[in-house]
Amino acid sequence: MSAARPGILLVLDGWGHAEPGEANALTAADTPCLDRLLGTPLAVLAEASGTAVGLLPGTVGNSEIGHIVIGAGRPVPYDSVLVEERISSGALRSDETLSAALTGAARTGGSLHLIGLSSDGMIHANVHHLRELLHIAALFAVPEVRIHAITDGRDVADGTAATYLETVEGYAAEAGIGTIATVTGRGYALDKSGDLSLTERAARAIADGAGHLIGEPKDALATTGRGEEWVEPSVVTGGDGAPVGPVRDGDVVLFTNFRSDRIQQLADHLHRELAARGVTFLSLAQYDTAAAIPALVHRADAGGGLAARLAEMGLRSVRIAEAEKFEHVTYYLNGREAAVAPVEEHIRISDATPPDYRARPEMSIGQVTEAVTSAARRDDVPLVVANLANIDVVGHTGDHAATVRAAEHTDRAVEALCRVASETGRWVLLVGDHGNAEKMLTESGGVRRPYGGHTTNPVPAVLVPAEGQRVGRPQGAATLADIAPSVLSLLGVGPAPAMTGRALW
Ligand SMILES: O=C(O)[C@H](O)COP(=O)(O)O
Ligand SMILES: [Mn+2]
Ligand SMILES: [Mn+2]
Repeated sequence: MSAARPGILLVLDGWGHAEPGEANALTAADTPCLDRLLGTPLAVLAEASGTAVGLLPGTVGNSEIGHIVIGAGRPVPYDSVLVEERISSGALRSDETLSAALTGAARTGGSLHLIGLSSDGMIHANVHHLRELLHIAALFAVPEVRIHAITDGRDVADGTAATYLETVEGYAAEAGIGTIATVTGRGYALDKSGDLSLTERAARAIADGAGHLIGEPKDALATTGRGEEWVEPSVVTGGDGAPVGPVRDGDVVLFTNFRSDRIQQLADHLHRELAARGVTFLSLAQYDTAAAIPALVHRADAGGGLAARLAEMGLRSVRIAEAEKFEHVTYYLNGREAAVAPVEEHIRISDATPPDYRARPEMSIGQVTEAVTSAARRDDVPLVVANLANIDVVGHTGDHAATVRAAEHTDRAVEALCRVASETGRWVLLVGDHGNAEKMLTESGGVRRPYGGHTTNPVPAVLVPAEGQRVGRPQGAATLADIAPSVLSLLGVGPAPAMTGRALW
């Protein structure tokens, strides 16, 4: 075990590794500090996608599973995998909660409404899950299935929504049931900034059939001036001009996203309005909604990790992030545990100005740096954990030039924080949670498109030891599961029993 010192864990969100090239915004950026750190023998590449972290093979990493595994010190089967298992084993077909809801709909003549992201980005949803749900609805002889498609353009390349709508229509034709009733961009339906006016527009289209009226689902895509994330809430009408599928009393609503964070605002909104009208609510995976919505697939335990060990040892930690990533350095890093241990302090940096991250790639990194600096100067805080969000959040815009600037702001912040660490006798451990900005272009069918999504690339992990701190060089293959044991070891503490990762330095 290395000589114990206090430290700073910096998660550089979306900091993936790839060779330099036209698509790579990180290697195009002027980042002297990060370049120098990555050139030291204490740098390593860690797996952050696929089975190494608890995802299906070849699946891109994401912020939730990334921070869960960084905290847990072991791969944790992610919700997407658990859903997949329930589908491939056939178990979803005999799920009691689903059976009861669908039997009820068949008896009363109610409709089933499937609401979810229509893409296979594998971060929030997999459109292929709809295929099984439509087959199950057919098995139960549900009279009608109304599909409320949410267009993506963020986890997958912009310009692909038409293909996904066709996929959905293909599944419906195959199952002999299901009609697309509404088409809405994820900017509205999956807002998590708390802007209820966006959620309200999505809810009006889905619940009441009120919105931009269209004859065919694809007509909605004509409203994509700002990209497919922002397709106007659009309502498909039938031959009589009336909406084909508003929610009626006694219907069943099933949310098909497997990830909660972006669908829960809409789920709570619709539940508040419709539950009193006898509408039954279900979600494919477990959500963090205020409303108790029964889930068809439950979560894996992600506890017993870094936070539990710090609490057990009475070691104080301060967690710092901008609003976009606040839950990640708290709730997810703590194994999806909402209760805050007395040895933890949480600092959420928020900014009231409306976010246009292309124009403001620095985001609030100055405030994050100040907060980390103040925490690092305290003698009662052995561990400061912060998320630097810029590379990922700006990377999601798909804007290469802005992402280059985001990386440059991150580099300056890391440089400043390494100085603070050296003044305060701390080590700094930097790690990405998944790739993003190292791949800003994608190609399919011979067409190259800007790409703001995540990747399967490994992420850098590098230790800057405290002055005089003796550490070894990392050996062998590394994954995100090795970060918690490493942090504990650098603090002079052994790993938690549930951890399967190992200390890298
Ligand atoms: O919700 C989002 O912003 C993206 O779909 C995924 O990004 P995240 O996993 O970094 O939150
Ligand atoms: Mn992330
Ligand atoms: Mn992201």
